[in-house]
Amino acid sequence: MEDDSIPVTVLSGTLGAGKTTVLNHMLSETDRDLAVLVNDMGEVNVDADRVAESSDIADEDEELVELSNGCICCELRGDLLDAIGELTASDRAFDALVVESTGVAEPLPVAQTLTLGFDQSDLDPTEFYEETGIEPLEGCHLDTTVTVVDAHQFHEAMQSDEILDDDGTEKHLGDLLVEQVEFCDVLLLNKCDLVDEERLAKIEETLEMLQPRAKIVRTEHGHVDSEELLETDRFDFEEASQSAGWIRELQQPHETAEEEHGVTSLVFEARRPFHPERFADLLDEFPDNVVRSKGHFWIASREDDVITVNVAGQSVRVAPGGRWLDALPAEEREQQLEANPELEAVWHDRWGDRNVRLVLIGTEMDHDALRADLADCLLTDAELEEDWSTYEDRFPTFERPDEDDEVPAESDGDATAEDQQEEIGIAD
Ligand SMILES: Nc1nc2c(ncn2[C@@H]2O[C@H](COP(=O)(O)OP(=O)(O)OP(=O)(O)O)[C@@H](O)[C@H]2O)c(=O)[nH]1
Repeated sequence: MEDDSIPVTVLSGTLGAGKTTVLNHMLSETDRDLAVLVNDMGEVNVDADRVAESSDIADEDEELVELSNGCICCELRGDLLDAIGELTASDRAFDALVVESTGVAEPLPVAQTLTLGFDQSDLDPTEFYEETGIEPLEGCHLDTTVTVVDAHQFHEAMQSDEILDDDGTEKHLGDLLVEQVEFCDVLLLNKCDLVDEERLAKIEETLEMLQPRAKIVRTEHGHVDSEELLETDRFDFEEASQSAGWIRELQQPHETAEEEHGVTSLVFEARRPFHPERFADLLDEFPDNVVRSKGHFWIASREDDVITVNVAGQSVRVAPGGRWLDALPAEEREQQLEANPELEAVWHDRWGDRNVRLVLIGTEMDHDALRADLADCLLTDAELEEDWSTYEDRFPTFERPDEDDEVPAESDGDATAEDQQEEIGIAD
């Protein structure tokens, strides 16, 4: 990184978590000259006088940039880069930039925009530049992503049915909270004044399990040492994308020891399919103490398809995960096996690579009971010999590539797995 490249800190966090409070505290406390870019759907509460005081920029209108007609994780991605480009292109003297996202913004697309937009990424930028018409910026880099968590509302938010609208995209509050926690470098556990020590320790344990890489800092009224958030050099796109706790648990399956406050994870694996009705029933009634689950599964009614599951709080979503290699034309299967020789070792004589693999993270989970509930959803020995096509399958139907198109569904350009991700209230 060039020495004079300006470090950018992005603040995320659900509505009312305390982002603005943190930002105002930073402005009053830091010796650095900060520029601030606020993406707010409503009124901007950042104290413009404080921005002016903390910055050498003469015109206070210009060091506090507001983007208020949309969200920087969606349609304002280009505006975000334009605004930063204008700030950095001028002679204004500031040595760090703080971007405050809206309470509904997902940090990953914001970080992706900034990383690609700052021309510092190993990611393939072609599609991004074509789609946005954006020229990469020089002179700044994404340095730290921060998620502010409201300790007082944490458990309620995880259990909440509340649906948020982010420019037409609906999201569960718990789902958004998990995304914000799973993608960040620093977690500010704010509003600690409203929560007792026992509860704080439990929330911290949950946050550590969801996001082992982030530094957790407890705060009251946003009082944090700004140096924890500015020019920390903590951000790394690949690391941040791979740092969620569920990824670690799936990669190194192990039963976690009971933590002091009951936060544990378990990995469930099987080499036979779920019965589509029984597994749909279980997802309908998924236990509340499972705060996070990810993985893939095989259902008896769909021989060819991998389906992925994504549970965050009260949100349960399924999406297409491509095809089992065993269901691919022979030539392509051989190519894939050559490229992934480790699959040979787990190849099943009858089922090929078909399998079930789920990670569950939660508080006070009864592992034996959960394993038994999941095992009850698998086909019995007798059912394995039945005609599976007669089973009722309430899972969503996913668009598939043409039969002679040999590309797995998950990499199909017309219907990506993400586009097809469906929230399931299967019983409805
Ligand atoms: N008790 C308590 N209240 C806090 C704390 N931090 C912030 N608040 C209050 O919580 C409310 C929301 O804080 P903001 O800083 O506006 O939260 P925000 O995340 O910027 O909110 P949005 O911009 O609406 O997403 C305000 O009334 C703050 O005064 C804290 O640590 N303890």
